[in-house]
Amino acid sequence: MTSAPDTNSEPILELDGLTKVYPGGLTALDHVDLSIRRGEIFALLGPNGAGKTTLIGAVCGLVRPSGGTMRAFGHDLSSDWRKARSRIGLVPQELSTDMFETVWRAVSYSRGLFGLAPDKARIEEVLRSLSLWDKRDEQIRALSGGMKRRVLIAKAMAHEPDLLFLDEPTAGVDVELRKDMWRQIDAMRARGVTIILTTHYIEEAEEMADRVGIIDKGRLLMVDDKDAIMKRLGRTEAYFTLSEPLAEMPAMLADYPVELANGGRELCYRGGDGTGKGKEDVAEIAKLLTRAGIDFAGIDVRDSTLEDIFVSLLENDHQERAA
Ligand SMILES: Nc1ncnc2c1ncn2[C@@H]1O[C@H](COP(=O)(O)OP(=O)(O)OP(=O)(O)O)[C@@H](O)[C@H]1O
Repeated sequence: MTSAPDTNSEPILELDGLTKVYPGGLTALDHVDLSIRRGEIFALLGPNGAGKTTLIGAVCGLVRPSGGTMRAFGHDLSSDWRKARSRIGLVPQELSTDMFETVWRAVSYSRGLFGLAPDKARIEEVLRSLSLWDKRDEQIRALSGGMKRRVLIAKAMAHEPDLLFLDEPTAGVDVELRKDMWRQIDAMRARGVTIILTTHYIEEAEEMADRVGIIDKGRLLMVDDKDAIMKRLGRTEAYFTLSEPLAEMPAMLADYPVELANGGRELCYRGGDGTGKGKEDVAEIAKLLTRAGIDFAGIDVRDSTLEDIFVSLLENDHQERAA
């Protein structure tokens, strides 16, 4: 991936206590504080209905917040929205208009919407970068789903935003196209665009993001550098397949987070903290077993993924709320 974001510069977007209660009483955003750094790719992860689209809508002027403040590029978005708006792009989840337009006209029009002068060379560059150049004269309705998504990205890129929201950019696209989209997103970041993307795909956050925010039921549960999350919450699991079943846990392993399973045929380790300690423990346990003459046919080791972390964070949050 490309160079790291500039963590010293002032935030490009700052949300402070952002709250949205929809008519009817549903709290979709609950005092969200978030600061986005210039040049980063920030992934907002959350299950259905977590509030991701509402957050994007609030920043893009589509949803009226019930409370809190939002600042982008140093402008207050409630009072000074127009000044910041032209620098913010949005790729929504679905294409709602333009179906009878040609690709070229739809993308050019999008540039005009933001008050920018026509620039054929820029439109050509955007279309070429998204492999849409050959389709420029086709009506959007005639394109495949994946190509329609590219048109959405082209429309957002046509007005050269500094901050780009991608609302589930790869939902429902095949693996090949998803990887291609990731390359496009990375290329945008390389041009200096700050990107906030929402996704259900943990793999996407793991692959793309510098930082990850986990949101559920309108509350931002955690925001951190992706690597720091993995380190802080990462776990190692190891399964030793024993050649002979053990009736009880050997005393020498008393200090390790281990248990016997499968009628004593398997010794399971669950521990570590993502800093490599888990792997060290596993190597030490292997040595201790060998020294004690306890044979094992194999060890299956796996480190937790962002997905495991995400699932356990949501479980904890639901338990806390139920308590
Ligand atoms: N216009 C609306 N009126 C009332 N409730 C709404 C409205 N829009 C969204 N909601 C509710 O607000 C909550 C958050 O919705 P939102 O679309 O922001 O979630 P999301 O995280 O984007 O979900 P998804 O991943 O399914 O797109 C949901 O419970 C949703 O039903």
